[in-house]
Amino acid sequence: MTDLITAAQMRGIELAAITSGVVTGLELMERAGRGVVAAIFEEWPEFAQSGGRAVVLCGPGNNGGDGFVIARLLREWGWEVEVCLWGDPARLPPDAKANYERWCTFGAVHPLGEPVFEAAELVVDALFGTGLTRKLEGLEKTALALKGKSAAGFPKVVAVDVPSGLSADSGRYVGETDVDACISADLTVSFHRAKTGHYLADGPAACGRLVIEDIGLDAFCVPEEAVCLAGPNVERLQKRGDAHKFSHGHAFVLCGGVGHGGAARLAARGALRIGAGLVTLGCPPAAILENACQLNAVMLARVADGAGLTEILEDSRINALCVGPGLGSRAETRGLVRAVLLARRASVVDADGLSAFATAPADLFEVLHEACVLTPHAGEFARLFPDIAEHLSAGCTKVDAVREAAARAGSVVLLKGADTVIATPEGRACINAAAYECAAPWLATAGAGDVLAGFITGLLARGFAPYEAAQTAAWLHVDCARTFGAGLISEDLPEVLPSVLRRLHG
Ligand SMILES: NC(=O)C1=CN([C@@H]2O[C@H](COP(=O)(O)OP(=O)(O)OC[C@H]3O[C@@H](n4cnc5c(N)ncnc54)[C@H](O)[C@@H]3O)[C@@H](O)[C@H]2O)[C@@H](O)CC1
Ligand SMILES: [K+]
Repeated sequence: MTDLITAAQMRGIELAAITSGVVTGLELMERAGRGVVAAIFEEWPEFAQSGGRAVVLCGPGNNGGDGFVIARLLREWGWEVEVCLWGDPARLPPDAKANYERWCTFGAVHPLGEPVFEAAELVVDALFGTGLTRKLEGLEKTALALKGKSAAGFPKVVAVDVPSGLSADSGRYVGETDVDACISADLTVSFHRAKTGHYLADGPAACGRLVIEDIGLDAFCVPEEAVCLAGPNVERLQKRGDAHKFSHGHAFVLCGGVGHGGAARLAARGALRIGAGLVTLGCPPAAILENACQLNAVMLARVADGAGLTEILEDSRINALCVGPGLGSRAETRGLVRAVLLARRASVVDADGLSAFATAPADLFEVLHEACVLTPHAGEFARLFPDIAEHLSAGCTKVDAVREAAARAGSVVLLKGADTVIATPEGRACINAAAYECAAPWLATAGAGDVLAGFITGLLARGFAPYEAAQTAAWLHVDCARTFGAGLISEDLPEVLPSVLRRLHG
């Protein structure tokens, strides 16, 4: 599983390496610069053969130091290189200053903003990296100059560590920096491990492509509280040859009233396809006929109200519940959610099941327990956790926000998005990023969230722990969308799952 770290964790790892005496800061900077040049040539092999003209923009910290190394190495490869510096060379930190002075023996350093090559093939953004702490001002001119690409797509823009202006932690532009004034890269080259900001919020769009270069820090371990990229538990997804339907659990999905059953039917279909042994849809008596007309393998049960549900749940074989998709804002909704949660089974609370508590979130938290998964989208999240949503808008990372929400709820929380974040009350967290080579733009379609809720419920029925179920389901959900591709609608997601599972199981 790929670990992601924060800027502070990266500084800790770097410091541990330097104080151990195995490597100097100067050597790490050299490796970083070398890594960037190698990644550039890997991305555009023609650059290694022909040389060209490059502009390297260096900032006032060690990110700028990497820039001076890159300038020197490109020059060694026969490139004509112009270097610009933002700030006062006398105030550069020691390693950056050493590389600045080394570069000065080869060429000039222009103040940023001075005219440089009109037609460069390559621009290296080494202005700010993990040390950016406040809103960037004055970058506008530089960034705007970079926006004008030729018809052939030049100059290619390479960001060192992170595109300047973007927070390496939150993936958002620091201090409400004007997005249009920031640098968007074609390629971002970072070091040791990807940072959370490369995968959250605006990170993927700003980074272009992301390459992580090894700079020899593997002996200095990743901190325990590192976040990882979500991945499926492939082994647990397999079904044993001697199993029968009851060994894969019984999922129960609650359904809305007449004419509102689509969402719950999608969830039920998802739960069945992902391998729950049995799936039952519980609907109000008036909606039985509608649902009976549309379901075959999914069974049906009448659920008039919370009391009726409690009675059904006396059957202890029902081991996973899904409440919320299409449930509507009926007066009984809260009662149904309470009945589900008081049954103390593994449960997914989604959509209307969450919104029903918008005016009294504490009533929901009171009955939630550790076998639950909440699956809000951003709006539902803000209704349940208004103060945490405010922190999020103020620049807190989505990972920290979801961790805080999970701790408050005492349940796993999955906050949806192209950068879905899943966290446990104890602080484990992962990001399921539909970004870079895993981008899934067709997943933004009505009902996709209902299928996700169903996938999680099905895995809970199969005995997956809540965090593992959420992570595996979120990953499969994106992979189904990518496998289907253009034209995807929600109904396709469960239907494409078998081919995804077959591929996973090789
Ligand atoms: N951590 C590591 O292990 C390594 C770090 N390296 C490089 O070092 C970078 C981090 O270096 P630094 O910590 O010096 O940070 P940066 O180089 O990102 O920037 C820090 C400087 O920018 C100033 N600054 C911050 N926000 C500003 C703003 N809005 N406007 C104007 N000035 C602002 C700070 O006062 C400081 O002078 C990494 O991104 C990476 O490129 C590499 O050399 C290799 C190893
Ligand atoms: K940068």
